[in-house]
Amino acid sequence: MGVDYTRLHDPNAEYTMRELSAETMGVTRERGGGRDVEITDIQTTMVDGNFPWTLVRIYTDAGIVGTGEAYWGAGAPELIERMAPFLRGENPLDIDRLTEHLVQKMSGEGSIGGVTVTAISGIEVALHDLAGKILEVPAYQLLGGKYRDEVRVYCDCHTEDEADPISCADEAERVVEELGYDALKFDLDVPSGHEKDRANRHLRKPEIEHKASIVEAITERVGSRADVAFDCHWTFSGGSAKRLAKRLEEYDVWWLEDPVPPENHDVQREVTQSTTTPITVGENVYRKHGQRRLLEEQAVDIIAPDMPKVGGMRETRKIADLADLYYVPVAMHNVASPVATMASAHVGAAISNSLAVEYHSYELEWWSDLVEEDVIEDGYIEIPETPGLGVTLDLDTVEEHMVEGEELFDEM
Ligand SMILES: O=C(O)[C@H](O)[C@@H](O)[C@H](O)[C@H](O)CO
Repeated sequence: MGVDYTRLHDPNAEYTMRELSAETMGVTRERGGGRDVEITDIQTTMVDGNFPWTLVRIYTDAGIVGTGEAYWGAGAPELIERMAPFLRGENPLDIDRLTEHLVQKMSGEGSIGGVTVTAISGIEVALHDLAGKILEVPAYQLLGGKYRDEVRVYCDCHTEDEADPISCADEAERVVEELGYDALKFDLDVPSGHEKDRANRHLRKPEIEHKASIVEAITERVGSRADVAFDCHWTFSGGSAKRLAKRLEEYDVWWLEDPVPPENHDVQREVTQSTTTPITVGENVYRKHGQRRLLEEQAVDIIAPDMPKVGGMRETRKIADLADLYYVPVAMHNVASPVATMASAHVGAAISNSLAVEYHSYELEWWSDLVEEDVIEDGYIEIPETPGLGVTLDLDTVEEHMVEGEELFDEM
């Protein structure tokens, strides 16, 4: 028998003055029309995909179940279990209040960032699925309606030899020709063989030239058929990032992502403003508060929130609205299963400034088997018109690929 996380003591959560439960707020009026629904239970199952995805299910007394997903990694299942008592008995239609309720309740445990926000995000996505099913509308409708029927997807690509420009260009061509994508991303923080020290963030001239040769090989090969972005995973110093971005200005780079570490927005702003190469940042900052300075100080050209990590679907919508004040497009970072990928696509449909949603699992042949519906086709996600997210978990596939020691959700 493991720890019962619902019983962890937290004086902050118990005595907090700002209390947003239905009971304290006096949200008790009958709504009618099948909308008087109560949450009865929340469960998670972790699936061993190319990342360990946390799938979330919220059960109700109406027999309707909502499915969501939190960004991958350890800790989210425990935190979701921890938060379940704050949700039981609540009406799942109050998505905004319930999310704010959890943020407030978990503030002592750290709800401004990290896995607490990720866990809340997974619940928030499941609430959208649930609310859509209760109201019999697709989730995008809850976010304000549609700008587009289909959302563009970009494919994160890998090769056997990521440091070899020809191998990268061959793979880019294969993904465009055989898999039908017209938008790609490759890693640029690959060792070139010219490094003297892998820790100090400094790029030597031959390293920059090696990166330029990868960018040149790929963009020359597929540039007329696809947009290509390049990811640096928070690796370089401000000075090195500036030199790299300047060197890449002559190529048709869709964007250069995370060239510097995510914490210091002053450095980020300087890098972005020093170059015409578009700079994208965002997957490592949490909630709208985390993204605010990046936008207000024009430290990004494109913002890349990860929906099931940053706070969920409404939070991503709010970030997109903030971005739009600065005319900044949104390219949603995404390494999720089909559940959160589809949820991100609903957000992409509902915001004006959607550029694309990432797909990070093209090497995992059972990714699409996890749900009954088709999700990505020819590099696009068509937004379903069925209630909620419009994806149905294939529980046999979930069971087959569960992380060892995990239990499958209850059917109903
Ligand atoms: O932009 C991306 O696709 C990401 O940076 C991934 O490459 C990371 O590996 C992942 O997000 C780590 O969790």
